[in-house]
Amino acid sequence: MPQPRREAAPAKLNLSLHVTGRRPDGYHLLDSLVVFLELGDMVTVAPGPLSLRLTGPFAQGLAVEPDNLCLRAARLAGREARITLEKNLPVASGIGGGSADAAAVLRALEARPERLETLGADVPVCLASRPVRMRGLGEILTPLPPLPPLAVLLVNPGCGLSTPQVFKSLMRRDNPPMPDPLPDLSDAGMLIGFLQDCRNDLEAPAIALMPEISACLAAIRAEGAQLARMSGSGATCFGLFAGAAEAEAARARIAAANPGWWVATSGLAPAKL
Ligand SMILES: C[C@@](CO)(OP(=O)(O)O)[C@H](O)COP(=O)(O)OP(=O)(O)OC[C@H]1O[C@@H](n2ccc(N)nc2=O)[C@H](O)[C@@H]1O
Ligand SMILES: Nc1ncnc2c1ncn2[C@@H]1O[C@H](COP(=O)(O)OP(=O)(O)O)[C@@H](O)[C@H]1O
Repeated sequence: MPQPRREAAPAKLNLSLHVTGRRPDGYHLLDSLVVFLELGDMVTVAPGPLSLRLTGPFAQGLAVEPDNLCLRAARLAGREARITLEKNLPVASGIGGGSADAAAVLRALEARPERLETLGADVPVCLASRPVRMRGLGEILTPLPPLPPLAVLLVNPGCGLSTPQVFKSLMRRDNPPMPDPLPDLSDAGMLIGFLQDCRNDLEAPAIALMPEISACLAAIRAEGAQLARMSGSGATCFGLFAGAAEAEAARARIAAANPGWWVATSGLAPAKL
């Protein structure tokens, strides 16, 4: 690695998240449509001894040592590097943050260590960073045929939510999976129609822990979103809109009415593989 290398860490979005079972070790079986956004963190990796510098609007929400996922990823790969993380995404927010950062470090280092999943169940999907159906604990990845362009609005109530706590609060753990095979999702109408029949099974337990999530979903629905749902274990919610202009108008109104919320718009990231 003679030159510093910049690598995007796109935000992950669970368009659906079905929890279909629970293993004896407490981990849950998932069935999720996962896409990645243009919006995300940015990782820069340069030659030198292992270190991490944090910049960006959410840097203050993160401790550098000893457990930042950027450092853990480099250590797992057995590599030294001077890493800079521009933290643009809220921390512990259901859109992949730390897992996306770890995956970006591994891509920048061109390293694919074994036991990737020890960094986090979401790291394999974030390494792929393309639309997939994700099953198992997160390690069974089936690439999806190209999806239509999406205009996404993200709304976060401004506080983090612990992933283990949300899973712990889940009442029912054996919910139905998505159909197999999936229907044709290549057209926006068909994709949204299909997603309306899907769920995020973590939404109810997350709302029970953090009622502000309901307010985020209500604000997105009030703006006329075609679909409003929570991503991952929350608390970030998303809306799908007919186009970027509609999503941007909704962003501006929601942000003006809710100064403590993080509100952003994005399209899908270009496919990497
Ligand atoms: C829920 C999801 C859906 O994409 O997203 P996020 O909310 O994190 O974005 C992921 O499965 C989260 O992945 P990740 O955040 O990497 O999880 P990990 O660090 O491995 O696990 C955190 C905790 O979540 C629970 N967990 C995670 C994954 C899984 N399949 N079953 C679980 O029960 C476990 O309690 C675990 O201790
Ligand atoms: N680079 C990182 N970015 C975000 N969170 C990190 C990072 N490294 C470690 N963490 C820790 O991981 C936890 C959850 O992070 P995150 O992956 O953002 O959650 P989620 O996947 O729900 O968005 C936080 O408590 C945070 O302190």
